[in-house]
Amino acid sequence: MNDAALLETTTFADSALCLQALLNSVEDQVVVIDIQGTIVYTNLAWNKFAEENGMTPGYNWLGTNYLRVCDGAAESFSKTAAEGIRQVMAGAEAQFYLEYPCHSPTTQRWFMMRVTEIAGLESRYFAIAHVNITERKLLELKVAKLSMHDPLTGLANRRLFNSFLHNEWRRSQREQVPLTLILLDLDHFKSCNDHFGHLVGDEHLQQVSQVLLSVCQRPTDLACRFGGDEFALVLGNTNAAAGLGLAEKVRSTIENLNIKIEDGLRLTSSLGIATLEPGQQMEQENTLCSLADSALYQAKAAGKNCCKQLSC
Ligand SMILES: Nc1nc2c(ncn2[C@@H]2O[C@H](COP(=O)(O)OP(=O)(O)OP(=O)(O)O)[C@@H](O)[C@H]2O)c(=O)[nH]1
Repeated sequence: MNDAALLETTTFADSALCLQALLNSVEDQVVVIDIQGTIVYTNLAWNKFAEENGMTPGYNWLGTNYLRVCDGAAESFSKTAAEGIRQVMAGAEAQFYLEYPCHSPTTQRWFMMRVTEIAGLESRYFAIAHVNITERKLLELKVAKLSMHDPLTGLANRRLFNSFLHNEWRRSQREQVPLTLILLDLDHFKSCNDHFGHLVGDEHLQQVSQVLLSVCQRPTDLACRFGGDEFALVLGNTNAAAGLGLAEKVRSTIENLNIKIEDGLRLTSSLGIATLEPGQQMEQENTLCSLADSALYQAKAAGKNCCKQLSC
């Protein structure tokens, strides 16, 4: 670095005005607090954000206790934020990061809060920066959704099925409510593909998916496609009688779609149903899968286009 550049750098860094302008030019909302949690500085982005979210224009934040605001806030992440700041103050952590939602009535927003002590000062001060991470978060949500769903039908895939079934199985044990699993396999689907081609086959898979979705009315229900012409329905808080009723409804609705697959044959389905009733013990949810699978096997062996049920 030559002398002129060095001089300019030194002048800039030494000028409080320049540093103030710098902090006001960053998009992150920056606030500085002392060891008691009292706000001693806020940058322009902080003040603007506060105004945009209902604070009186020109509100003076200096003197407000940041920790007390976090302690008193209703959201659980505010309490986590306060704990994190105290950890940094106590020297237990050099830095603290927290990602949190901050949705407005019209938009989804997420922020990351970063807390660190400002080094090299005589008294102890802490910088808290809030960075808008909405774009990354939305992308993460999109990727997570893609990784959990079947691209052709939009139904849950095997991965989501596994975790959903596990959670519902645990809930059924904890709350002593029934849990029903239905496995569905289309009949003669290969011949449908062979006669009309894969694209037409794909459309029929989508139609079947809509039928499955139509019986999933509650948050404890999930419709899944395992792959090929195999589907599953997880029905939380559903006993054996209701499970059989829904399976029969799915079977008849698919039959009534009246999808021709070759001369004289229309698309039908075989379904296997298994229910875990309150009071029944089951070591793991896989047992329910094996039972439903055996029931499905029985439905195929009985001539297809029917529902078979097995109990634990
Ligand atoms: N169109 C389409 N076909 C698929 C897809 N995935 C798998 N398949 C086809 O689905 C068919 C499933 O055939 P099988 O498992 O023999 O079942 P099936 O002909 O219904 O026989 P049964 O169950 O015994 O009645 C195969 O021809 C696969 O190629 C897909 O994403 N789209």
